[in-house]
Amino acid sequence: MPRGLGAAEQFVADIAALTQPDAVVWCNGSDAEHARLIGQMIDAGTLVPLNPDLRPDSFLARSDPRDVARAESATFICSAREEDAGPTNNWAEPTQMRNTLHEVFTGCMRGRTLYVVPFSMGPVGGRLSQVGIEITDSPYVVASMRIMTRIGAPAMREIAAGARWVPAVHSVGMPLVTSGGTRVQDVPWPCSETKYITHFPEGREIWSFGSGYGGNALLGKKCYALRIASAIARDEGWLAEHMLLIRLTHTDGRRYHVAAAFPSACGKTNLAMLRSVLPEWTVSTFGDDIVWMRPGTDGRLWAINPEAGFFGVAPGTGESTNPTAVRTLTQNVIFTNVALTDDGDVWWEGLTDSPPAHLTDWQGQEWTPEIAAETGRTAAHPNARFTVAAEQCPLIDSDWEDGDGVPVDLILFGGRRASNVPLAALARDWHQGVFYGATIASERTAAAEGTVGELRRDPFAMLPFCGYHMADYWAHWLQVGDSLTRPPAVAAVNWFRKGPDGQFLWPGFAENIRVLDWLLRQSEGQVPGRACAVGTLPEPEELNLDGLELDPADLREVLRVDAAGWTSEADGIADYFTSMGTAVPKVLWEELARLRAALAAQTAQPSSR
Ligand SMILES: Nc1nc2c(ncn2[C@@H]2O[C@H](COP(=O)(O)OP(=O)(O)OP(=O)(O)O)[C@@H](O)[C@H]2O)c(=O)[nH]1
Ligand SMILES: O=C([O-])CC(=O)C(=O)O
Ligand SMILES: [Mn+2]
Repeated sequence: MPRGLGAAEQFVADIAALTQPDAVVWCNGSDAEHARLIGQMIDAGTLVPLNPDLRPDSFLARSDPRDVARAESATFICSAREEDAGPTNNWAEPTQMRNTLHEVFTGCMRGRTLYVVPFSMGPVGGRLSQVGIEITDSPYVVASMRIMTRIGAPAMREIAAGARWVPAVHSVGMPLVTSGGTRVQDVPWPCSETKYITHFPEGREIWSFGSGYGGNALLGKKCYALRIASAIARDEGWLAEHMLLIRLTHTDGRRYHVAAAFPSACGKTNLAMLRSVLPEWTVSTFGDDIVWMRPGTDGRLWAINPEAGFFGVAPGTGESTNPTAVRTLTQNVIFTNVALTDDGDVWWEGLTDSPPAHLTDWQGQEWTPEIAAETGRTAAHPNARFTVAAEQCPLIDSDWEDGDGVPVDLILFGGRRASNVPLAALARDWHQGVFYGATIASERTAAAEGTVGELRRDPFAMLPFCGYHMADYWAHWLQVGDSLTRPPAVAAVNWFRKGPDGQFLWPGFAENIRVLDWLLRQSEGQVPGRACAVGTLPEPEELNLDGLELDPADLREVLRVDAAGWTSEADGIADYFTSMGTAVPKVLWEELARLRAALAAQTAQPSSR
């Protein structure tokens, strides 16, 4: 990894020589610089300013309809050895990939400006923080990085002071001057059919080509804070995770920190902004997508949110589901691929109970409920996003920027499962907890390309984000656990189980506090729970359901562990572990054997629920 200012200057000079931009601008992150970029993007049609009376300092970007989500098939881990990327990543031979990148990046910024964006992941100078430099030819990326990370002068000072930094190169891949010298007209959302989202874990380097979409282009996020950081974390004994982080404060003064890994579009932002319906609990937000955790000298696991903003899913975010997010989005927001109202505000499915009579949809076309009924077109893209500073969140915790982090008490793993997986199960110990993480499966969502609804394994919600061999990553989790004398409790949760009528059995959202409340009481031994094959489950009467009307039959169903269903689940896990090769830790095979034995015992006692 490079260090220092000299190396940074050399890096910028090298990339400028390769990509041949018209100009090079070092970003300092100032308000004036930001205003200039916004003005340019409005002129270019990239941003539509929203009505300042309704949504001050906020903008709408409409992407190219082919550039709306993470491009997993174009995402590569270029480790020196193929086996280090593992069976779940696309691997590319590093020298070959470097040649390809050299080819596509040559002259790719002609006619454009190259921006240099120094950034810090985590509070600048914090104990768990790290810095990087993103080079990009997209002002949308600069403006978004300014929200999502800490960019500019303070990060540059860290680099000048000698901090190691991660080099990250991004281009939308659409030069404005051809190699023959012909000028090309720019478009509001430049991108390319050719896409490469590449990571060099040994050199801690990122190269991204052809997309302007968040997860592909804001390189501090998934590329650095997860794929590259997971490789750094493996080597240094810590964890880089796809998790939210919250604090629960009880009226009696007790405080707990909960981190949770759910796959993309499975409820992290919602849980991160939960407004408690139980009067004894207050929830405050630390982060909604990424957590870095390090064993402390006290034998506990200490966590920070390395990001500075939220890049959240808009559809489904409304007053009844996530009122905190709605209040976070009142100003200074970049919206991407939502619909525009006739008075210059934004709308998406789920923001209000019924849609406005007339809208401009995410592709700039006329939209009415009638047109929607006829064509099935949604007003917003299902993966439409908002980009907003975390400090605007009304529930943000006053300690969220504490560089030392907070000690984690409980880790949750969950996915989107219509059947089988119960509402909550507490693991007996760290080993079973790692087994929960390693065996998460979830129905596909719109956050990446692919068929929505299809079930896929997404271990630790890290399938698209682990920078090395997934089974080695499981072994790393086991090893980190061994180094903790006070490890967090671990639980599996599922908010998405459905009844035979296809309706969710559990009301979810703010009501999920009831599950957290039980898990914390159970982990402290205040309630017995019901030991079962998959962990300790709540007895229905142990859940605090004050003020909630829930059909007792639905509650029983959402807590039901079906031995036959779980036996085939176990078969699926065995096939999955086998497909992961010989690196799967023995401990996880032992956990599977324990699960099978417990299921056999459960089947032998037909009276059990
Ligand atoms: N039924 C149900 N749906 C939920 C719940 N929590 C979230 N959702 C829905 O799940 C979708 C995604 O929620 P988010 O909180 O944005 O998911 P995320 O994990 O932050 O997604 P990424 O930002 O892509 O990583 C939205 O449509 C939500 O309305 C819940 O408890 N129950
Ligand atoms: O990374 C992104 O582009 C958006 C996101 O949070 C995810 O897909 O998990
Ligand atoms: Mn989110």
